[in-house]
Amino acid sequence: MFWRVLHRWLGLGAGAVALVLGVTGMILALDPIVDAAKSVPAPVSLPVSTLVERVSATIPGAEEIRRLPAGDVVVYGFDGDRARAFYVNPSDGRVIGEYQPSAALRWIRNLHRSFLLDDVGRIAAAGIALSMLLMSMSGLVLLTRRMGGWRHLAGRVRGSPLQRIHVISGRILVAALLLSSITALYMSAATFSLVPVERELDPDVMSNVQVQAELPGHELPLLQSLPVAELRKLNFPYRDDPEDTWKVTTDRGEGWIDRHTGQTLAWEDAPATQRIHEWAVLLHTGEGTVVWALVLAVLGASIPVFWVSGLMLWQQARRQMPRIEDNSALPQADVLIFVASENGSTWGFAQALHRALVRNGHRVYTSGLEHFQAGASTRHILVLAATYGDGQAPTHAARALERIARQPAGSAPVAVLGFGDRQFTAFCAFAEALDQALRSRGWPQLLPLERIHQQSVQQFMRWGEVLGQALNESLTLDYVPQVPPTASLTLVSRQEFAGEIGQPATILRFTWPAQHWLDRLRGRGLPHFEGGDLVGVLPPGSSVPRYYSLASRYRDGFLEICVRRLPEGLCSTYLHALQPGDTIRAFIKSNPGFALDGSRKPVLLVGAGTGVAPLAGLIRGNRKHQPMHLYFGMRDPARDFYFGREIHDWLADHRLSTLNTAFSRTPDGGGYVQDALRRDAARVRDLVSKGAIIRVCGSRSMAQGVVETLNDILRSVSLNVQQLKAGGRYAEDVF
Ligand SMILES: Cc1cc2nc3c(=O)[nH]c(=O)nc-3n(C[C@H](O)[C@H](O)[C@H](O)COP(=O)(O)O)c2cc1C
Repeated sequence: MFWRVLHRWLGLGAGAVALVLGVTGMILALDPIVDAAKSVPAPVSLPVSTLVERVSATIPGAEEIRRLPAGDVVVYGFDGDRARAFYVNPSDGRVIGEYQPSAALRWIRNLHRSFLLDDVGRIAAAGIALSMLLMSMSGLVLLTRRMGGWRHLAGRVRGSPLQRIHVISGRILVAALLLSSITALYMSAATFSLVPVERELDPDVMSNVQVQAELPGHELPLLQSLPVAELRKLNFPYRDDPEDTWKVTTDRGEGWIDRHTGQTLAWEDAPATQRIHEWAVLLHTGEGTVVWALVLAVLGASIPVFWVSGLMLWQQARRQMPRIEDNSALPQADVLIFVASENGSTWGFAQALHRALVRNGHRVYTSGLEHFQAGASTRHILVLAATYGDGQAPTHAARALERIARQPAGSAPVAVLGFGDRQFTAFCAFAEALDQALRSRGWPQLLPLERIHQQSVQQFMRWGEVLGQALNESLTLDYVPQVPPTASLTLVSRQEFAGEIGQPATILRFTWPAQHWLDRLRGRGLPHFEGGDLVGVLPPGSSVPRYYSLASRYRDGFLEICVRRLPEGLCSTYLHALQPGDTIRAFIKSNPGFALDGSRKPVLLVGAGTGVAPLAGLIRGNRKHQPMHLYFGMRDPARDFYFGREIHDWLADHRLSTLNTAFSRTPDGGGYVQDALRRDAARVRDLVSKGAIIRVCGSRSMAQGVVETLNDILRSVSLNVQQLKAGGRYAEDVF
């Protein structure tokens, strides 16, 4: 507990510092943009000599001319004995106004560089830059794990708008931290002379005092050949020192000019170390390049966005996490339940289990898996664990396996219940790893590992019965899925199909009311969805949602599903009775394993019956004309050619490359979709060998048939569906 609290406060402290650096950095990055907008730059080819002539006429006491990164010309000089600086219009040498860097900006710059603490602050800032570098590197590793590997790091982000904002700003943040921390470290090292920047000594030169007359600035050959665009600084010679020289600093180096003869006495090219330092400053501050300054402003803005969205997500997750009532203290509890969950649904199952056990008279302690341990009174331990990434643990339980490995085994038997999704190759892999770790450590097993697919309530109930038998009691789990906030959808049109005998089908198209972006951000409206995601529909009088695959994307402006009316189907009967103008309550459930990764690889889509709906969603969204080949099995084109009209339109506009159909109930119809694949074996093999991605949707038996057919087809090229799944190239949506 102590370490957790310490970590949280340290994290918040570091976050607050990063927030200060991000916000001040963003303001500082905007400064060059504002400067560039206001600046009166010199004409590109104006020679420095002409500028000197104009300035000498308007400001007789001029001592130094500087060209600021934004292109403005500033002249420093004495007015009587008062040092002053003026903006000068290079076209005529006239004074535009006094040059006074903003005090507020200076304060912000000091806050950003040294927390207003001079050298101590600068050392602290260097330390923070170092820790930011480490944070960005570890952040990159965490982000990679969360996204399921390097391959997916830049992939499309899914989830609610807030989740997407958080992940996208996190990506930008990692890039921002890497860049600004490396450049800041270099600049700190230069400040403390740990790396050389400038030449140590100026050359020992002086003007020739033998020559009496003094050349005016505009007659000096070096200045005549130098355009103002290359000038950084020009120092006039001291009036009272005849040996003093002109000194000119340009992008390329520094030169010293005799004030009497006009001869260039010495020229020193800028050392490489100075150029590196200038690059570091440019990359860090954006000074002088408007585009880069804009990029830096966006990078800086990512810090507050990441922070605030993270905070809002944390609040949302806390609100969604069910309260565990009657939670006994660990030492007194006879049953312990440990939970590993990323998005909270596993906690809902744990809550139902907890309630049922308490009803049966047990004293139950439920907690996160990171607290795994047994107490003095423990008789049974139940572990409910979801899997994420590519077979990884949910974030809070990332170290659970290590914890189990460190503890001696107890005598209480343990049962592990995995939650996952068969679309992932590593189906319930974390639960498997837990079960394995517990057994190899020597914990007795209460029940063999059970894996629950897509939060199936039926599977959970069945597991509850088996658990009851193991505990020798009757256990009834009354689990009601926690339904996310629903949105109202209005039916706008329907397309009827005869479908199977007695099971007509309809394609329903809904719209949603205009949504305020703030509501969407708070997760109140209908979230963003892609073809292949699911919509959960709540029929009146039922708290259990039914899921339908989506045949459209949020960006299409409508939500479309294909519904077959099942004989006793509560929800399908309800949906079939809807008329245009009627509304339903619904929510979106993302289906990340089914989405395409945005590559240009060819796609094989295999579907049967209403299973074509999510495939239609993928084709509809194929604006980039990725090669897509559809194998569509149906009974009879006169009855169930769902999306037939649209499919032909998509072929015409090349969203769909080819269509292969199989009709199982018409004479010479070509049989099932597997038969269509077999007839096309050579092409299928060729496409898969070229890296094609495969998506299959339909009944379980059809999906099984497709697996067997593809395995036969691919045998000669030593490939199989299992390998394709492992490579993330094969996914099913099965009902
Ligand atoms: C981004 C993401 C990655 C997932 N990765 C896997 C996986 O590798 N293996 C698996 O079996 N399930 C995977 N799932 C499915 C979840 O484990 C499953 O939906 C689980 O019920 C979620 O539980 P929770 O809401 O408690 O976090 C993934 C889900 C998401 C959203």
